Amino acid sequence: MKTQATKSQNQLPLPPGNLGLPVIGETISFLSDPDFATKRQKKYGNIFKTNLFGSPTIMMIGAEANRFIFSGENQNFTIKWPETVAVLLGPASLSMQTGSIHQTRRKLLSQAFQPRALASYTPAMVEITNSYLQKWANLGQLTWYPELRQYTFDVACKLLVGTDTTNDHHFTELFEEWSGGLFTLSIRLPWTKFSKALKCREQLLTKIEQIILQRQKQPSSEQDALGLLLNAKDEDGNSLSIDELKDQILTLLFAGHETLTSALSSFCLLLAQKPEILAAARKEQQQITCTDMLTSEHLKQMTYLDQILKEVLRVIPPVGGGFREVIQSCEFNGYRIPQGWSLLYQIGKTHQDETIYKDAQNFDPERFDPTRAEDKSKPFSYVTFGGGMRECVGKEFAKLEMKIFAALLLRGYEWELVAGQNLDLIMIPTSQPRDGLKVIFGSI
Ligand code: HEM
Repeated sequence: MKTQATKSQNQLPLPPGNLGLPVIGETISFLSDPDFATKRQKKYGNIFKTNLFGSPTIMMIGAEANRFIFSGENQNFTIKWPETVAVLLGPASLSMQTGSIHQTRRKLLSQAFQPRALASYTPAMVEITNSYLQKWANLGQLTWYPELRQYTFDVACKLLVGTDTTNDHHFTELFEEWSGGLFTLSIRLPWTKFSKALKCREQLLTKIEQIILQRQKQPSSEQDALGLLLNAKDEDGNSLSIDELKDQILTLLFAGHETLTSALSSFCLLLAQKPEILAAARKEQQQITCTDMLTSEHLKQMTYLDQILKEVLRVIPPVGGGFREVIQSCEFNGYRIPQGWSLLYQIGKTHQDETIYKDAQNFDPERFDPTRAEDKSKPFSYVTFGGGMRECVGKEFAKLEMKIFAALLLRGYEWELVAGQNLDLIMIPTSQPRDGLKVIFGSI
């Protein structure tokens, strides 16, 4: 039966598209052209072939393609990031692990993002957020993106590994240069972004090792991500190796701040451009009395804010898509998906599907009102956090931090975009405004 299926699959055509130049394929256009997928979707439809980072790759767009990929995990597909990403994250990162090790580590780390853990993070998130908002109000005018990066990094360090990095700008700068090498060509010459990022990885691992040793010397009762990893035992009953601990923490600190910086800056940008939505968001805040500290109970009442945040992540998803490798040939919509090729599912383009989202280009939080709930019309049409067994493990942490930030910002501050800046988005590794989002900022 299986041979027959394979035979008939072999007769199917490959998806349309262009493999580009030898070796580098279409990688340069992919990295430099924000409309790479749009142009090819127009020409070829929702599935097309290309060649990225040295691998023939099939790009797939839409809810059905997402369902096909997420449900075939470990059977037809496995995780495979471009080589530069894989090397910089490290082999023992959750994002790189597969099979049963991936499952056990994921289960372990998920504990750091359970509702009880999240509730315990709220007071510290509120405190750090308030202190940054106050700092920005004192500055009056600022380039927000780098400030947001320092803020999200402080939150991640404090809550995931129990370390205070308030004045450690070097740590964030290392991460910034490291992430600049993530989606590049794997060329190890001293001046390439990849080589520079590799050097940063070494320095980051040294810093992370110090954090781990410090915690081992002074154990704390904290059940944060580091605490969970330190107490965990592997399949043979041994503690996790120091190399694994370092890779896991590097991934969490990276994923825990880079994506959030992008999400928060998109929120600030889109609300500054939509005064009527900003006004409605403030109105909701005014209706929620909060004399003391913001708590989970207050946050639950902010349902319009939930819709806004969801819409921000639909319109400008921080992560563009996810890579897989085909481990068993299969078929999709009449096309052959050959073993050994890469697959790339597309988040941003899925969110522009006009059959799901009315006026998809338009920023419209009402589309997530329970009476419309456009994303519910088809599973996997909203995939900001991916899906299936590799869905973002930090999703609830991200949503909580976004909500606390947005609520406190709306309640006490106003901001205005500085004229004349370039607001075009750089899309890789995460979406961000080209000039870093310059704003005039103050208390209300
Ligand atoms: C708005 C913020 C965030 C967005 C948009 C986002 C998006 C994503 C996406 C799309 C994936 C799946 C990639 C794939 O299919 O291969 C993913 C995976 C992951 N995310 Fe997030 N993420 C966010 C925040 C976070 C946070 C705060 C953390 C940790 C504190 C985190 C940790 C991870 C990890 C470890 C994985 C890999 C999971 C696995 O392979 O099992 N993310 N994220």
